[in-house]
Amino acid sequence: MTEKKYAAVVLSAGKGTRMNSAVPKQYMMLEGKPVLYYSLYAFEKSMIDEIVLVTGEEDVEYCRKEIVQKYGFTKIISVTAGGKERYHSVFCGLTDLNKEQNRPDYVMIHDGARPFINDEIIWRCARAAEEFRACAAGVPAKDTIKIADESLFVRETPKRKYVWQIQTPQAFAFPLIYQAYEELLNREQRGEFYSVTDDTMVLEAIYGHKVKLVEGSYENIKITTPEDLKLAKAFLPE
Ligand SMILES: Nc1ccn([C@@H]2O[C@H](COP(=O)(O)OP(=O)(O)OP(=O)(O)O)[C@@H](O)[C@H]2O)c(=O)n1
Ligand SMILES: C[C@](O)(CO)[C@H](O)COP(=O)(O)O
Repeated sequence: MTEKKYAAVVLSAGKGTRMNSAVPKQYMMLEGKPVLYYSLYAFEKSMIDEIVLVTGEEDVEYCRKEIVQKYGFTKIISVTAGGKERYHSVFCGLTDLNKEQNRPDYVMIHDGARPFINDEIIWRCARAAEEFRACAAGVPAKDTIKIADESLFVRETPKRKYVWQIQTPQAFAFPLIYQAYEELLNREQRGEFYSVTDDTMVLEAIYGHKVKLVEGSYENIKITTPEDLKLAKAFLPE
């Protein structure tokens, strides 16, 4: 691989509605450390050069003091406020990276609510980003997946070998994903509606760009509902 500059955008501006807790799930404690700590630590000790942390406006100071300073993260170049939806927060992070002094060659976008990324996944994403310019970590579905219609009748049963559950990181050539997000938000301002639930679909929708899938891990779960915290405890190293 060539000597390229890599950045990570770590998302932590969600409200955690499905977790139904007073504290947003990314700040809940997992073995004495906030959930968010674990993915930041994985990037801090990885080949990534710089990290932008995107958080709720009301949590920027908390993150600077209680996360960046307290745990001594040196690669976090900014803690920035996110937006209403996940894709708004992503664009806030990408905008920070688009400043001349920060601009990377490649960027990995990651949910701060996924504490179990590891170095192998980060490397696989980096290699695929350099080769294919856009990739997402994921795992082959273990269950049969059905596509339903509005009335919950089965419309389609896709062949399981082609069905993957998508995770983060999702990694991209920086200018490609920045421009795609910029165009998406321009279109939103013009009143066009897109339902955006991951980053690769922005490229698919705007440019029809091909996206490579790379192996994530079955432990790379997103902490979304209370039972995920039980799973997370089981996945922590002894
Ligand atoms: N406006 C938002 C919404 C989500 N996220 C982040 O995107 C990741 C994945 O989102 P999700 O699990 O949906 O988190 P929440 O939006 O917080 O959860 P919920 O949908 O249950 O409210 C999380 O790390 C979350 O903090 C974000 O940065 N900005
Ligand atoms: C990006 C993602 O983590 C891939 O699985 C997921 O789609 C985020 O979705 P959410 O609606 O924000 O939970």
